[in-house]
Amino acid sequence: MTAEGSDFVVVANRLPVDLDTAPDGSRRWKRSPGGLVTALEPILRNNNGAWVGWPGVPDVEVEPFEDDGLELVPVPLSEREVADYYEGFSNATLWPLYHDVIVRPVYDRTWWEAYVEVNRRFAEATSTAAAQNATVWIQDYQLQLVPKMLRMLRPDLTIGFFLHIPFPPVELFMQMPWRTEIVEGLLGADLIGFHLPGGAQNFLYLSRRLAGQPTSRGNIGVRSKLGVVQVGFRTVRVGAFPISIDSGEMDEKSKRKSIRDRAREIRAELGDPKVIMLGVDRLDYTKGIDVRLGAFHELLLSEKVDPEDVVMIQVATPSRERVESYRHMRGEIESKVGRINGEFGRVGHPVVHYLHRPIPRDELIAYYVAADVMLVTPIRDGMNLVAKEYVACRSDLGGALVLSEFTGAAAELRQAYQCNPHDLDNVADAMMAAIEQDPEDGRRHMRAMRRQVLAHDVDRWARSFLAALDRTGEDTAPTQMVSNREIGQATV
Ligand SMILES: O=P(O)(O)OC[C@H]1O[C@H](O[C@H]2O[C@H](CO)[C@@H](O)[C@H](O)[C@H]2O)[C@H](O)[C@@H](O)[C@@H]1O
Ligand SMILES: Nc1ccn([C@@H]2O[C@H](COP(=O)(O)OP(=O)(O)O)[C@@H](O)[C@H]2O)c(=O)n1
Repeated sequence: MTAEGSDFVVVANRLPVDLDTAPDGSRRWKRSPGGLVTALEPILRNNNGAWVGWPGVPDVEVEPFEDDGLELVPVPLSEREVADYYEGFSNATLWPLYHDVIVRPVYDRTWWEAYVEVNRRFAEATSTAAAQNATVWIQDYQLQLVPKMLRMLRPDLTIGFFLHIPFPPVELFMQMPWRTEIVEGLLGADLIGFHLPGGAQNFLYLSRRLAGQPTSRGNIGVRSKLGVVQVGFRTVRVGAFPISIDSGEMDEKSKRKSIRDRAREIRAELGDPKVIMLGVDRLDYTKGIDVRLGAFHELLLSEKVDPEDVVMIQVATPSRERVESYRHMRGEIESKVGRINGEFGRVGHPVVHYLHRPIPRDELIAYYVAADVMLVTPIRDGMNLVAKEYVACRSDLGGALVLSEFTGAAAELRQAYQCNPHDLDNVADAMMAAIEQDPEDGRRHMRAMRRQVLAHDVDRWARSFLAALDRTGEDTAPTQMVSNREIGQATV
């Protein structure tokens, strides 16, 4: 970053590194968990950009610093703000509301006030970090008020916003006491991106309904046919840009001898089972870890699978551990693992291997290479990068993917064994179909999915979003606009 600021700034709740405290009290930066960081970090490093975000621990004041060509601008949060803005409003209000109300969202005025205050702080830090006429790309549900706040501070900036989680159906969004403020906050951006056209379409409707702005007619496409909201003289565009992974890198790494050897070793360590099933998730109630355990349990009970032949590994990275619903779910999952092992394991031979900790990247890739069946069964998930990573790691065309219909990835990975996570029989059937797949069919499915994932990588995602953002100001207003007056005031 120069004294005048950076020309390209990403703003996200988290920096791409967390400040970690070792048992001896020393501190070091460590990579943050989650798909967002995995997706964006390489793009910024290659563009000498700045990243504005929270260092991941409360009450630390760190000056901006440079890390391998990337300017990191920490936004400090107090203990209270972590509780109210991050654990509270972001992860106990917005997260469940946007994920189909799987658990009941809590609407708390104090949390909302903290959300407004922290969003303001992010907007101010970004305003300082950005050069004149810079491009700013704001990420995710924690920062939905930043676009409007930043526009008021810096009208010269080009502002993009991307939502990494689903945008909910109108009927659910209308629960939110501060629904109009959120829609108006987002409308401060020039371009608002969602993973799927459905989310973009929901937002368009709400812009008309809650912000009273005219919007375009017609369906939104994938990376095409953007929607438009006319906010006074400004044109805000709305589109679908499904995120992806660095598929080339995953593909290359998974072919390395060291990884292949480690994959063989993992199988041997498990006692050379016929089938290894794998789940890899943050420990989150949206991910349907309980669903796949339940379906596996039923298959064992009905003797459709033999515990001597089939083992399951579940990697569950700790996440949001102070939020009550997460604590509760951890207890339930761990008791389910214990129950299955109690009923079907033997000494030295558990049926479910459960790891509640982060694992190194290369080890994770070796797990993907070793797994015969990958289990991705969320109740709702914006995209799910794990599904794409598994596919990218299977250059041998081996393996099978069981994939919930309720993930963003399901729209692209059509050849997976798709299932409805609300229907346990259907999940169990999909698991059985994957376990018993004909090898030639499996290779055909994997080849088709790999074509999709390798052609649509994270770089293409970022380029398509940024190219659309770059077209801000071009006269793209469609002739066909619709206003609230024309549609009437629909009821929820
Ligand atoms: O920062 P945390 O609270 O620890 O959570 C980690 C991240 O989780 C979410 O990831 C989402 O983004 C992925 C990439 O677009 C997508 O594949 C996935 O479906 C989403 O759940 C969250 O959106 C991030 O903000 C968090 O950092
Ligand atoms: N133990 C783990 C588990 C997941 N991950 C990564 O975390 C990311 C999870 O992204 P995702 O889109 O599936 O889900 P979220 O956690 O972002 O909701 C993937 O890139 C995984 O490879 C990891 O690095 N280590």
